[in-house]
Amino acid sequence: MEEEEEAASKPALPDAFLDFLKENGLDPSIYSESQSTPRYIRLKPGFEDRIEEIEAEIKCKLEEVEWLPGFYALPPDVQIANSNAYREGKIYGIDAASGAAVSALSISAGDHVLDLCAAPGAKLCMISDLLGNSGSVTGVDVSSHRLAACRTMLQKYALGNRCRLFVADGTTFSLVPTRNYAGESTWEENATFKEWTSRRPWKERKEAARVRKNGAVRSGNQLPELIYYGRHSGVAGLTKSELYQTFRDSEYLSCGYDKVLVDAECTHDGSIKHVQKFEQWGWETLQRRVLDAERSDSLTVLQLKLLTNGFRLLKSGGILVYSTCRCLLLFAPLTFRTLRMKDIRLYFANFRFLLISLTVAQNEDVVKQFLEGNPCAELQVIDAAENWPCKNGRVPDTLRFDPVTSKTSGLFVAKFSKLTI
Ligand SMILES: C[S@@+](CC[C@H](N)C(=O)[O-])C[C@H]1O[C@@H](n2cnc3c(N)ncnc32)[C@H](O)[C@@H]1O
Repeated sequence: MEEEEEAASKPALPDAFLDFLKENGLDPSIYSESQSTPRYIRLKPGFEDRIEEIEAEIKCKLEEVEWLPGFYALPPDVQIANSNAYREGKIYGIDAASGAAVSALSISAGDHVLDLCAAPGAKLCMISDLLGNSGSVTGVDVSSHRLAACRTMLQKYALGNRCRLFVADGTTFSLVPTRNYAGESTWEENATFKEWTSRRPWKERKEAARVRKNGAVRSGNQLPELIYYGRHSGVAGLTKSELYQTFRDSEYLSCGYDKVLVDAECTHDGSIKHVQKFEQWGWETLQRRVLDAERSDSLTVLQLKLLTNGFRLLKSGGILVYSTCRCLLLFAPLTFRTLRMKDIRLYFANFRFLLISLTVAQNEDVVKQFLEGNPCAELQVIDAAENWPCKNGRVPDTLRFDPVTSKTSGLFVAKFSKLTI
């Protein structure tokens, strides 16, 4: 009986990570609270009256997330993948903190939205869902296979009608939204883009194969590769030169995007879900991907570039949301509660100091540097956040969801508007 209780209270960490903690004198219980993080689903609008049916199918009560409309929490071990509701695209998995980042964009009907780090696409799905039958969404990601997964999601959830997806470097991407998106697409004789089909012309396939074979990294000079566009995305009917038309920086003020999401690439951290992945990836990967200062430095440079370019593409008066999945700040008080003095010293030496400084570098420091270089950027209070279970970041008006108190996977969010000066 005692053994059973002990087993139940023991966090289900991978053995290799438990060994790693032991070697470093760390108490595994600092991770146990994140075990209770629920999983979240978003219900597609229009299926609200199907809740009971879905609950019966997954044999579990859906707990409404009061602070985020359309979101429901489930115990972490409930599987939804085999349910009809999931297969038919009535529900999709998305963490509540991710939902909050999208919600901070305050999307309204008719908006043209750019998602600059879009793959694998949960936030893009939600953006598309919120737009309904007007506006457009442009998803960009540097990784073609991740963006292909995003295309699959859009098609599965029938959310791709107003979307276009480009494999491109978000630090240099320069295309504006296409505006002829209303009604059925008609195309001129000379139009390059007819209705989208997965069967790509021979020339394009050859070029893609050449790039793959050379293992070429997409460069800023390469044209963005359009891998999907929906019927009402504004692409069908255009010629290549119309689609790839570029503008002077000042012109984006009038023809840029209404909303931009920069959900930047970040180092993974010690959150439980990420830690479990290192079991498969190998612990040297933890060292390389989380603790390597050089990699972190180059990431902050990338984040700043993504943020700067996303802001350049924003029209005057538009809104940009910057988010990253960093969430470690709260591990410190937790640790102080559970660790002995000797362990605290080890924790400082091995984790806390380094990770917290990484956390701030990839969030508040990026925000500060960006504001210094962009006088027409202004941080905004996120009005919707009044009831969110988050805390203020170290820069006023920025927010942090820490995994323990918010019961989410954790996120940093900052919202900017573009002033006309
Ligand atoms: C945190 S993930 C985005 C998650 C996504 N927003 C979602 O909700 O599913 C960061 C993404 O940034 C992409 N990325 C990294 N460097 C990039 C770049 N230079 N330009 C565009 N995307 C980039 C990565 O391929 C990765 O898919």
